Amino acid sequence: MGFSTIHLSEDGWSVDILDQTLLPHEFKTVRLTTMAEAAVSIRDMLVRGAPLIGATAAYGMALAMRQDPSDANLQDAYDRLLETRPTAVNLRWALDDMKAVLKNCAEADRESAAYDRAAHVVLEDNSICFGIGEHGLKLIRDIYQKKGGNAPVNILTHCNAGALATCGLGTATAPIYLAKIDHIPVHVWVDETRPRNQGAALTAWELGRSGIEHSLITDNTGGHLMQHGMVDMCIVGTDRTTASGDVCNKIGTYLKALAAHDNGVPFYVALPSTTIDWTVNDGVKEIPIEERAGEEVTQVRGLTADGTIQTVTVPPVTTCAANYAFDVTPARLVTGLITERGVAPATRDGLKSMFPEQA
Ligand SMILES: CSC[C@H]1O[C@H](OP(=O)(O)O)[C@H](O)[C@@H]1O
Repeated sequence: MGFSTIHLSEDGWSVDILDQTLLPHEFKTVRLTTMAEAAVSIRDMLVRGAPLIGATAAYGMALAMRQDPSDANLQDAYDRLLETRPTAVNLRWALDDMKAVLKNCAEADRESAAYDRAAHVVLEDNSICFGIGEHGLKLIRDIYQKKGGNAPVNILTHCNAGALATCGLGTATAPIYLAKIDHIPVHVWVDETRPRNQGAALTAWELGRSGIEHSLITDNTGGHLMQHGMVDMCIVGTDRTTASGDVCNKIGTYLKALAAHDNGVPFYVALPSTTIDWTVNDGVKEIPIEERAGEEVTQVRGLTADGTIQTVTVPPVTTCAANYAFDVTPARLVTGLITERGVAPATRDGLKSMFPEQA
C-alpha cells in the first residue's frame, strides 16, 4: 500500500503508528513508548478501525510488559486498554488473546512473549484481509461479467474499512484492490461519513493513492444512486458482528442497508473472524454503541485556501450535538458476510458452518 498503519520501530521495542487524525493533508507517524500512549492513540483515534485497534492494543500490552511484567500491571494494562473504545470487539479479542498467552508466562519471559504475540496479531490480520479480498473479488467478478464485461462495477462503501483500518489490504477495500490487480474496472462511491469524515479524509486518500476510480458523495446520496441503478453492490466493514449475523458498523450503515434492501442492491459486509462476537445474538439490544464528543459533530477540520489547517464551528456555538458513533444493521438486511474463509449467509448457521470450531 506504500504506507504502514503500525510497525515496530528500529529500536525493536517502541511502536510507530500513522496518525490518522492528520490525514489527508498531513502524513505523520507517532512513536508510542508506553502502554498509556497506546491507549490514548486508540481513544483519540490516531489509529482506528477494528483490526488496527486490536493490533495497537496488542502492542500496548507489549509496551506494558516491557515497563512492568507483573500480574498487577498485566491486569491494569488490560483494563486501561479495554476502556478506550467500547464497540469494536477486536479490542477485547486482542486483549483476551494477549492475556491468555502472558498469564502463563514467567514474568521474565512476558516482554518477549508479548512482542511476539503482537507481531502475530498483525501478520494474522494481514492474511485475513487478503482472504477477504480473494472471496470478495469473486463477487465483483460475477457482477462485472453479468454487466457484459466492459462496464465498471459501481461499489458503494461507508466510512473507512480500508488498509488504514487494518494491518493489510483492508476489509471492504481488499476486494477492490484485488479487482484492480485483476484488471476489473471498479468505481467506488465513497460516503464522506460524518461526523469524522473517515470516507472523505481516509478512504478517498487511500483509493486515490492506489489509482482506484472513486467519487466522494454525501452520506445522504446513496439512496438516490441506488434508485437510479448507479450502485451495483455495497461493501462495508464491521466493528462487531453477532453470532446471528447482526452487523455493528459506523453510524449510517443501517440507513444504507435499508436503501439497498429497498432497491434490490446486494449489501455485503467484509467480516474478519476477529470481529465476530460469538457471545452476543441481538446486535441492537446487546452491542454497546460508543458516544463521542459533540465537538466532532459541530466542528470541521480542513485545509484553507492558503494551505493552513484550521478547525471551524458550523452550527451556533451554543448548539449541543449528539454523536453516536455506530449503528446496527439487522442480519435480514445483509446479503452476505465476506469472511477470510468464504462468503457466509448472515445467519447463525451460516457463520457456524464457516467457523465450526466456534460451534
Ligand atoms: C475494518 S474495521 C473498519 C470500521 O471501523 C470504523 O470505525 P472507526 O473509524 O470509528 O474506528 C468503521 O466502523 C469501519 O467500518
